[in-house]
Amino acid sequence: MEQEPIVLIKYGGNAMLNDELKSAVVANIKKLQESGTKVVLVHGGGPFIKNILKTVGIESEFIGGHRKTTPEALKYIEMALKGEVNSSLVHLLNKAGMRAVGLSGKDGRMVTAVKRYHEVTENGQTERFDLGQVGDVTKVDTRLLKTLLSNNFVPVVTCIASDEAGQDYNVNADMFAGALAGALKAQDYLVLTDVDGLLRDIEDPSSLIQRLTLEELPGLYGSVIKGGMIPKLESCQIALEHGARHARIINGTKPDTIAEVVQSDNHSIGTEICL
Ligand SMILES: Nc1ncnc2c1ncn2[C@@H]1O[C@H](COP(=O)(O)OP(=O)(O)O)[C@@H](O)[C@H]1O
Ligand SMILES: CC(=O)N[C@@H](CCC(=O)OP(=O)(O)O)C(=O)O
Repeated sequence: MEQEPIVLIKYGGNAMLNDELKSAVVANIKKLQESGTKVVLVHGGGPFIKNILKTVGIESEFIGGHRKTTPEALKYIEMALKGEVNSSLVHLLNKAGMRAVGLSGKDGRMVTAVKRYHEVTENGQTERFDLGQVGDVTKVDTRLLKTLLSNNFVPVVTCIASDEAGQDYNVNADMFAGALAGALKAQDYLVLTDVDGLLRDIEDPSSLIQRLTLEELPGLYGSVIKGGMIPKLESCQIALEHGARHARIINGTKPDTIAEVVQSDNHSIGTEICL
């Protein structure tokens, strides 16, 4: 089992907006599984969270790429992620003949988090913003995932985790996935989104950046790397620094990209982030 490569796929809510998109991702996962690759699927579900919060009349805002989360909002966020998104992915993977197991970071105390604060430093002064029940991953126990993988189950994990005292947190799904990819020493960490990768100019799809080193990242935050791309790049850094071999941001709305990247190592797909 230790010898078999692990591919960790982070599936973002924007790339799963219809069943056709989800089915293409599921077909790719099946291809990988059949070739002997172990697959862990980690997912978010931003648009689904937005819908449920709207339905129950809870307003939410993003600060530095993270959703400010009240304890009441967290209850609905967990409902959307586990009750809606996670169960629909498990359903589709099972329907395709795999054995999927739906989890969050709370199961088996797999992922431990601490409360996250958003800090902004200007002119040497640091201002701290309280994000409520938003967490950062501090520890990953991979035993449950490895047990499932060695028995050919496909773990489908969503981004809720608890602290040591049992308090629950909403963790940005990219950051959550990067921590898991690092802890599992994944051969490939693939971040699926709704664009082709990191674009130098967000208005110009032909301005794809094919390869970036970690050293180049700090100079790009704020100018090129904005909004939803911030936690994606941070998560690739976390994954690589903790032992993932390769990290890449790819378009999850294009069929066959996943299998092509993993199986033919096609370097022209997406943005590769390197140590
Ligand atoms: N330089 C950039 N290149 C590509 N996308 C960018 C860039 N900067 C910001 N973005 C935004 O990041 C979005 C992807 O992040 P996000 O909406 O959080 O997606 P997901 O739900 O897939 O996690 C893109 O749709 C795009 O609007
Ligand atoms: C703290 C925080 O921001 N959590 C995210 C978790 C879901 C997520 O990240 O979903 P995507 O992968 O679809 O963006 C949120 O509440 O939206």
